Amino acid sequence: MSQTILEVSSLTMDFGGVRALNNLDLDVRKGEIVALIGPNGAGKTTFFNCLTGLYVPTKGDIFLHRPDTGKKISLKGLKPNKVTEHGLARTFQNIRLFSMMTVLENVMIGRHCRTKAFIAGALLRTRKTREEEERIIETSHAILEKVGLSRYENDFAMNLPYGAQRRLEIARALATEPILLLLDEPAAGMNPQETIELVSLIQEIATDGQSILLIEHDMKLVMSLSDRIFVMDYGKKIAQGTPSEIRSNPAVIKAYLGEEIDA
Ligand SMILES: Nc1ncnc2c1ncn2[C@@H]1O[C@H](COP(=O)(O)OP(=O)(O)OP(=O)(O)O)[C@@H](O)[C@H]1O
Repeated sequence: MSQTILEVSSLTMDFGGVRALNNLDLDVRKGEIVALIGPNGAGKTTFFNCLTGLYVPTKGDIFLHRPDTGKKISLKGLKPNKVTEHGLARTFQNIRLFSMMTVLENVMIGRHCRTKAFIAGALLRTRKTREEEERIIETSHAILEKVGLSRYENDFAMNLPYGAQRRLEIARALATEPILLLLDEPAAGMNPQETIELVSLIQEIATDGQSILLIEHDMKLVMSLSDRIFVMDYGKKIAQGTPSEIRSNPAVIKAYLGEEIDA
């Protein structure tokens, strides 16, 4: 079995009297595509927000095991930029791009967290800074090519078709070289053709060994992409397993009233 890279235990998040996450355990292994599903309000986005430093969980632990250094890093309570530096990158349910910047610039921004260009160097335009900038541009071109957005490189992000904006968010997250890529409802608002293209993009990214944790309501997508699925309801984990195990799990069928898991 491959190595665990994300280990979450007993994660709990209270908002006043609302317990949005209740003792949640979850793990992701290297190279896996794992889906987190559950009815509206189950706590999925809250879970992502705890992982990425937007919320500080009330209780529990979040550890990232870095396969390159062998280090175990506690992410709990770290600021979002630190979490990204350690190797977690995400996209959002509602697209958050720099709309007045070009497609290429949006990816370059993601890239900057992996480079050493200091402000003084940037101001003085030293040779080292210029070389680094060229490397950033080169890598950003390659990432855009991978996600099929090369032809839009010089367009403003806001002028992209909807499906392409979602791909750009993925490109920007990939630019940070994540150990784990978090996708929050990547297919939301997409038409069937865009969804098909998204599935092949995610598969392609995973083929390169990228570990992915995704939240998604589109059960067809979840069942066809995932190695394992975690199911939440009212902040609690109610099931985990392979797509076929989840499809026939009585607690899951009950939570979904038997409808949406027919995919
Ligand atoms: N900042 C907040 N303050 C107070 N309550 C919150 C906050 N964020 C989430 N909640 C509550 O926590 C619960 C879980 O919400 P969350 O958005 O995480 O669910 P979800 O599974 O992502 O839902 P959806 O599928 O609709 O996006 C809900 O009851 C929600 O109202």
